[in-house]
Amino acid sequence: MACEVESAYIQPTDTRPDPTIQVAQGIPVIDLSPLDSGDKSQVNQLVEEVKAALKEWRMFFVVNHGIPADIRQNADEKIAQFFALPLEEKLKVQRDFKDTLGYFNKELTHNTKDWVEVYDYFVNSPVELPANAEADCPKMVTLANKRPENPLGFVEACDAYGKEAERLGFRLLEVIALSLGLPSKRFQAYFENSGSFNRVNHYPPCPSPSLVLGKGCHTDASALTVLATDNVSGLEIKRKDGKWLKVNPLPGAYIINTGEAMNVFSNGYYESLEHRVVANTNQHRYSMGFSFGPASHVMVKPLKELVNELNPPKFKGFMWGKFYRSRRNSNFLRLNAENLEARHFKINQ
Ligand SMILES: O=C(O)CCC(=O)C(=O)O
Ligand SMILES: [Fe+2]
Repeated sequence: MACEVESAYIQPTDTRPDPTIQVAQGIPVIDLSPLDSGDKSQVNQLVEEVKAALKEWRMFFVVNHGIPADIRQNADEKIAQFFALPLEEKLKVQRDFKDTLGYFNKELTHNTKDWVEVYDYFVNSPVELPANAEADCPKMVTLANKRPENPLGFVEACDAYGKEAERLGFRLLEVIALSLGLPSKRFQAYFENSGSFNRVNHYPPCPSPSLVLGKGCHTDASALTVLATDNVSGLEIKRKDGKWLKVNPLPGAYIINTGEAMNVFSNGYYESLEHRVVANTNQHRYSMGFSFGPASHVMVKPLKELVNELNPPKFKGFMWGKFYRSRRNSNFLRLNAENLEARHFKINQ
C-alpha cells in the first residue's frame, strides 16, 4: 500500500469522515445460548430481541455465539501473518475481474479507492457462478479459492473459521425466520452450498485519515453478515434518521447486520445497514465479514408468505448470482452506474 495518499483514495467532500460523530450507545447485545437450551419461552424471547434489534438498529452484537475462541484466534494470527508478507507474495493470489477470489489492494467503493487490502475466500469452494452480470447470458463458470502457500496453516485456519461463521449464519437465519412468523428452516434450502464468502480486511495505518475511508459507505449484498473485528475502532453505522455513529468493538462478540438480500426476502421489513470504516494514523486494524447469501441460482424475491393484497411485493425478483456478480464488478471498475442495491428492484407503489 502506498505511504502517501494518492488522489484515487480521496473521498468527495460530502463523504469524508466526520471527527465529531458520537459513539453509539445501547446497541443490543444478544445472547444466543437459548438456542442450545431448547427452552421454548427463552427461544421466543430471543426471537423478539432479534426482531426488535433488527428493526431499530439493523444490527446487533451476539455473545454465546458458538464460534470456538481457538478457531477465531488461529485465524486472526494467520491472517496478520499473511498481510505482513511482501506484496509480491500476496499478489501471487491476486483476485481479478473474472475470478473474484483472493487478495486485492485496489478495492473501490462507489468509485473511490478504500484504504484497505482484502483477501476473499468461499466457505464452500469451488462454487458455480454466472460468468458475468448480464441478465440474459446463461454462461456459468466454476470458481475456486486461491490458496496462498504462506504462511503455513493459513488456508486451514481460514477454512475452519469460515465453516463456523456459516454455522452461526444458519442458526441466525432460523431465528430471523421465526421472527417473521415463518418455520425456522424456511431459508435453509436457499442457503445450502451457497457461494458465501468470508472477506478478510486489513486497514493499514493511514497518513491522512481525514481525507480517506478504510471502506466507503455501503450496504452488504448478503442476507446477513457475521462481522468479526479486532479491538481497534473504525466501524461507523448510519441510523435511520441519517445520523452516523461509531461502533466500539465488544471483545469476544460478533456483529450481525442485515444486507440487501434480507431486505428483499422480508419485503422491506428488515432493511440493510449502511456502514463505513474510518482509517487511523497509527494502528493496524483487521476485520472479517462473512457475507451469507443464497446459492447463485436462487431467485431473491419477497417471500410469498409475507405478501398479500394489503402488503403487496415491494421488490421485483432477481437471480442472486447475477446480483452478486454485478456487486463484485463494482469493486474493480469505475462504473458509470451506481452499485446495484435492492432499491433498484423496487416496485413503484
Ligand atoms: O471492517 C469492518 O468493520 C467492516 C467491514 C465491512 O463492512 C465489509 O467488509 O463489508
Ligand atoms: Fe460491509
